[in-house]
Amino acid sequence: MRPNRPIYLDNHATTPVDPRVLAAMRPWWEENFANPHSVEHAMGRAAEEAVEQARAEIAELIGAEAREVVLTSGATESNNLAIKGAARFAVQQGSERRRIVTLATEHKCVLESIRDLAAEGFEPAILPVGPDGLADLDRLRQAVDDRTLLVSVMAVNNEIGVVQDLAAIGALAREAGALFHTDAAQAAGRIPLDVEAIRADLLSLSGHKIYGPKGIGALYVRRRPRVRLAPLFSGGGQERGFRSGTLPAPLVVGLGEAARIAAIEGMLDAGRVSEQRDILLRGLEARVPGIRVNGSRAARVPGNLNLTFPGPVDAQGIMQAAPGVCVSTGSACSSAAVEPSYVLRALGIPEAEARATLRIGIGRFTSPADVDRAAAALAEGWRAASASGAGE
Ligand SMILES: Cc1ncc(COP(=O)(O)O)c(C=O)c1O
Ligand code: FES
Repeated sequence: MRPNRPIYLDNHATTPVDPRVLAAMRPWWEENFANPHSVEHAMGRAAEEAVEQARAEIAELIGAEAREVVLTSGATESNNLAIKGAARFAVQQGSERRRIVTLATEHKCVLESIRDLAAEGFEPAILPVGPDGLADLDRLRQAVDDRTLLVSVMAVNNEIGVVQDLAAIGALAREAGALFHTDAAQAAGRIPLDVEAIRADLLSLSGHKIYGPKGIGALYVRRRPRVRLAPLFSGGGQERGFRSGTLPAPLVVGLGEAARIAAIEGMLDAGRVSEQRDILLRGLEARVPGIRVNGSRAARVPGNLNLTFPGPVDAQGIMQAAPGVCVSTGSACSSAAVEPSYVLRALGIPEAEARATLRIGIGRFTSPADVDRAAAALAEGWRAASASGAGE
């Protein structure tokens, strides 16, 4: 092993592509590059078959039928299509329901989709979470009524890793006659997911969070009872009219292979990953007295740690002092922002503490040596950053 290889502990931002996924994709770049919609010739039909095989693997991972899977460019698009598509279709059908209920800790693409819909006459209800990051089910039950069109609650949070009680939320949405969407980008392959058990009508997935390729994702759209959506794009009407555009066959094949592996090995990974997470945490607790884990410890995805270091200290300073460890202060898309994480603020964490917080994501390819070295390096980084003064 090369001694200076960086230790990658940012598996919530993205995961490496599994070598088996890369191998599965390769022939669809190099040998058969045909358009999977070109069913008039043999190469096109072979590509179409590979796409349909992949669709079946994706469906299998979440307990769905293949024809309920719509392929997209990723979870951002899936979330936009689910939320805007469901809202706009309902209005076209003359529905009076206008309220869309979600949580303050959702991913930006969910929150911004819902905020965008406010301009179209919809009523966002963005509910707070408890100090543990979990939804308050009584509060949710009160907010979801016969005027509610859609409830969108993520399965696993991308910063604090907490797992929401999807079965309870799905049940209360259905009771009120509202649709239930869940952003499962961080959940797939990490916790068991079954669209029947959680009564999801819509569920979003992303390839690059499950050791698959970047730029591909999927949206589960329930058929019984049938859920209908207004498409986001105009075009050739691919994906049963839900999503126009040529399917990128190699990426779809990669997502299928990633889903196949996740269905078989996800729970195996989970055991190993949570053991390594515990070792990392113990190693840090021994070296950094007063370090704190944010978010529920019990309802938490394996591999996630969200840690506030005792201050005054700046998380940026810790990362600079520990350049061999790849971690982050929060979501990749907001890490350039000056503002501290809105997810941590929603948990009631004061700004100074939010600024002293790191997100860690352990993954399938993290080794026991990685976590030992990371604990030592981050503790050393914290000491160095504390000594040089916080926030400078
Ligand atoms: C919870 C969650 N939702 C949505 C996304 C966006 O996914 P994608 O990068 O596939 O658009 C991410 C990843 O950043 C995420 O963590
Ligand atoms: S939260 Fe993952 S990139 Fe934005």
